[in-house]
Amino acid sequence: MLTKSNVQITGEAVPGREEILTPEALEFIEKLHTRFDKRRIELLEKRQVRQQELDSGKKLDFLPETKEIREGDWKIAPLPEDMKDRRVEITGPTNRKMLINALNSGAKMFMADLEDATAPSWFNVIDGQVNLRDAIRRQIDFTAPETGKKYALNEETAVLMVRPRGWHLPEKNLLIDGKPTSGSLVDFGLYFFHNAKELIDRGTGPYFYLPKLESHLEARLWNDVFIFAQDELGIPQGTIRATVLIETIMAAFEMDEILYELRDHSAGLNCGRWDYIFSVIKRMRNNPDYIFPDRSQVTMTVPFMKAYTSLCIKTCHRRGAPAMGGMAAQIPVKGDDEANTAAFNKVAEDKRREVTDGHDGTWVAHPGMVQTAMEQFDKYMPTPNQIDKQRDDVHVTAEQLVEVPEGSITEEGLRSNISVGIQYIASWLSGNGAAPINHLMEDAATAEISRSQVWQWIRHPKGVLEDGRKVDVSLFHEVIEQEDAAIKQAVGEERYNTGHYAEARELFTSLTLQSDFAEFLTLPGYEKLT
Ligand SMILES: CC(=O)SCCNC(=O)CCNC(=O)[C@H](O)C(C)(C)COP(=O)(O)OP(=O)(O)OC[C@H]1O[C@@H](n2cnc3c(N)ncnc32)[C@H](O)[C@@H]1OP(=O)(O)O
Ligand SMILES: O=CC(=O)O
Ligand SMILES: [Mg+2]
Repeated sequence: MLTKSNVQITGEAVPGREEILTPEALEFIEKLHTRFDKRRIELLEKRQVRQQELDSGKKLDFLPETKEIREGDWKIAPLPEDMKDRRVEITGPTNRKMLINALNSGAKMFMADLEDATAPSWFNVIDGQVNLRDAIRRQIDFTAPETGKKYALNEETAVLMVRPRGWHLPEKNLLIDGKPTSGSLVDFGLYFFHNAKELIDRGTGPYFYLPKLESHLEARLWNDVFIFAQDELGIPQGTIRATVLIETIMAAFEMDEILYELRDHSAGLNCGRWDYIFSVIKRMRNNPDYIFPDRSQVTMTVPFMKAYTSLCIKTCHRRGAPAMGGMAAQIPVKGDDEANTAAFNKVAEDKRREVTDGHDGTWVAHPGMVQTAMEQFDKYMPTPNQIDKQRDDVHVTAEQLVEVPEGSITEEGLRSNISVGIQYIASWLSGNGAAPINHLMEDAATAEISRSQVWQWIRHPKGVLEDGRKVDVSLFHEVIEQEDAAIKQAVGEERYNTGHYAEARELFTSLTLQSDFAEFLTLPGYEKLT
């Protein structure tokens, strides 16, 4: 499909493509691309410059050049009415069934996720836009082919927000001047172009979550995109509202600055804990003082995680912004009452901690967890939010943000990282960006932790199991062989052969053994995704 001489759609003819990729929508994407893609690429290059500085021993610190912003007295623009009470936000991919279920879940908000929970196959990219468009117009229903179960929207539904892909992800199926476009600009642009006016007419707005930012300059780029997009469609400035995920260690040092850049469009910050852990491992990977214990030991109460969430709450409240909590990975466990109760208790405890620390709302991964999270927030937060609660008692230093957590590396931790990594990548390559594995939600962020830990343990002198064995390439080969065999036995030969498991093992192996750490597993993964 060739629409204009310099805009080329190379992706297949998936249902809805013509309705979403209209000439007008493509023209809008082209304008975004022409104005902003060069800056996006330059900012991605800056990430690598900062990595080199860290590798050569530079210590992370708050930026001297933005001291005035940190010390200044300013606030973000007042929140729209339907963003004041965000006590429970459900997240999930944008397939038709789950989108309806999420909107009906009883959560206050729904973050439709085109990032961590979505494998950006061309089908998913277009299908997500079709489903979002239909949901906003309340013209969405679905009948499950396997069960015949019918799905339609309730009278009252959650307020919709959309998380476009991060700045790092390209869109290879939509080329401009022969080059891939930006996944962020495609996701944002199509959603905004088709729905912004409709959302406003329906009393809400174009609301976004912005993932994986590493600096306030990246926030500035988003803000400039928003200003341009609003002008183009003749929509008042400040209509777009966006919550930035503080889910990289670099961004943790620029919370004030990020809010400041987006102050007319900001809807606060969110503690995206899983990518945050991944980012710390990634950026500090070549620091000899830095090594993490098993993934399961890096909890929200270890000092560096506590420092990060406390700083986020303090910063947001000082700026009149919501400080959103994050995702507990537990989901309901079917057929095991004891494990199920334990999962619910863990989620309740996580939400109790968040609300009593001062968060204004939280995330859940599953409709079954909405009530549990709601109970904790209702109990400890009788007001719509607690932005007025200032945390002047909190003083977080640069050292505290990067304090190495204590703990051990175990064979079980190594096995679990490898097994979960393969299973998740297989799911992702099959088009499912979120998967239940061992009764936990796994998505791109959690899988990144698994593979980055194995990479680091092999290379770091302290990558030693608690029984004294060094994690090395030979142990890795031994364990992956066994874990792969166990997966094959569990899923059966046929599913193994059709479910992209061999490819996933291959990708996990190359990500682990290549000396150059891949910035994101989804980048080489995307080359394999159809
Ligand atoms: C680190 C981060 O970025 S977190 C945010 C990104 N990650 C996510 O958003 C993950 C969201 N969660 C999910 O995708 C799912 O809960 C999974 C994949 C983990 C588990 O899904 P399933 O295996 O389908 O769970 P389960 O079988 O218990 O689901 C029961 C019902 O709830 C629905 N459901 C489960 N999770 C969700 C969700 N997040 N949104 C909407 N519906 C959901 C299922 O579709 C199913 O519906 P049905 O009964 O009508 O068929
Ligand atoms: O996006 C959320 C995270 O935890 O990562
Ligand atoms: Mg994330």
